[in-house]
Amino acid sequence: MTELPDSLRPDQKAEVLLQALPWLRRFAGTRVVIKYGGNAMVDENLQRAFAADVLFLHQVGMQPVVVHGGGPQISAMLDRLQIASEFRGGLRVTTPEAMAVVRMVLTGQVQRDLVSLLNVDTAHAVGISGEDGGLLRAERRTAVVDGEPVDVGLVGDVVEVHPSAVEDLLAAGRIPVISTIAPDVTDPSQVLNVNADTAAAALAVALGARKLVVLTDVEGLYRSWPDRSSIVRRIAASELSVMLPDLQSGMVPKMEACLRAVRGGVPQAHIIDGRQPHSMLLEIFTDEGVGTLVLPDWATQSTHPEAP
Ligand SMILES: Nc1ncnc2c1ncn2[C@@H]1O[C@H](COP(=O)(O)OP(=O)(O)O)[C@@H](O)[C@H]1O
Ligand SMILES: CC(=O)N[C@@H](CCC(=O)OP(=O)(O)O)C(=O)O
Repeated sequence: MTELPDSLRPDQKAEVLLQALPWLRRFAGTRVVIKYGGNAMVDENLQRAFAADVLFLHQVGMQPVVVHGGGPQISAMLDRLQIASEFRGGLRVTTPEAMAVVRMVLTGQVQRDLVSLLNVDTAHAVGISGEDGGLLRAERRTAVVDGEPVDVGLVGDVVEVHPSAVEDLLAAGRIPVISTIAPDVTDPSQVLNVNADTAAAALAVALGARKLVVLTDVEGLYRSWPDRSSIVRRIAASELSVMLPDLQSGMVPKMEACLRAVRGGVPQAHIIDGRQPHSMLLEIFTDEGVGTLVLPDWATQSTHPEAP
């Protein structure tokens, strides 16, 4: 456990706790879907801080659901096996040979590591894949590059979520940890590679989540990437949909996911910096929040009774 720095006076330490109280009350009993990106997993101390945050949410009565990525880990394994891979429009071009590696790395490696990390001091975390209990069904999709559709092979978009397996785990007080492989809706013997941001959004909608929180390796969405002064703190869905065609690489599926979540009824979607230890706690339990907050259009009218 990290101690609060001595530079904080006792009243400041108390202030930290007091500021959290209304948020603890507001979010008790609610679901939060947390997308943990492969780029945010690279450092062991950060991984431990992430696990501590998830367990904190669980301990204070929230229902965290972790959806993990693993793009860099898949790329490393493909390199070791000397299988070429490339991304188009933020999506991996997935051959049948690459698909076997994606499935092995996501469900067999990244998910196992995450579940064992969460279960070092407790026994709450249970790993499942989109293949388990009929959780996800996907259909083949293309990427969009310069406005044109591009074939990316065995890549899917989620078209069905049957959340009963996750609901059962939540009802038993578990923390589901989900890898995003999904059977093809037209031929369930064929599995598809689903971008983890995309799957997290579909799950957040189906589970009635109060928030979708996406941890990545930048501070948030930049209006004119890579100009660091152009960070977007808060954006309405309609404004984001106008920006989408101009976004690049990994931000495309990420912001599409935030849009899909808020348009599907999730009240808030956040992009936060997974390189900053405990960014999730800061986002959820402090008045300022961190990163980029995406809101449905109605919630940006501060007069709306349910506006955050
Ligand atoms: N407008 C933008 N704002 C922020 N990041 C951007 C933007 N456009 C492209 N990026 C890139 O998107 C990356 C995040 O996507 P990705 O690498 O897929 O992350 P993750 O593994 O967390 O899913 C950033 O590291 C950055 O290089
Ligand atoms: C279709 C597609 O691109 N799938 C991703 C799945 C993993 C993922 O999304 O990982 P991150 O969240 O770490 O980027 C991939 O193969 O890399």
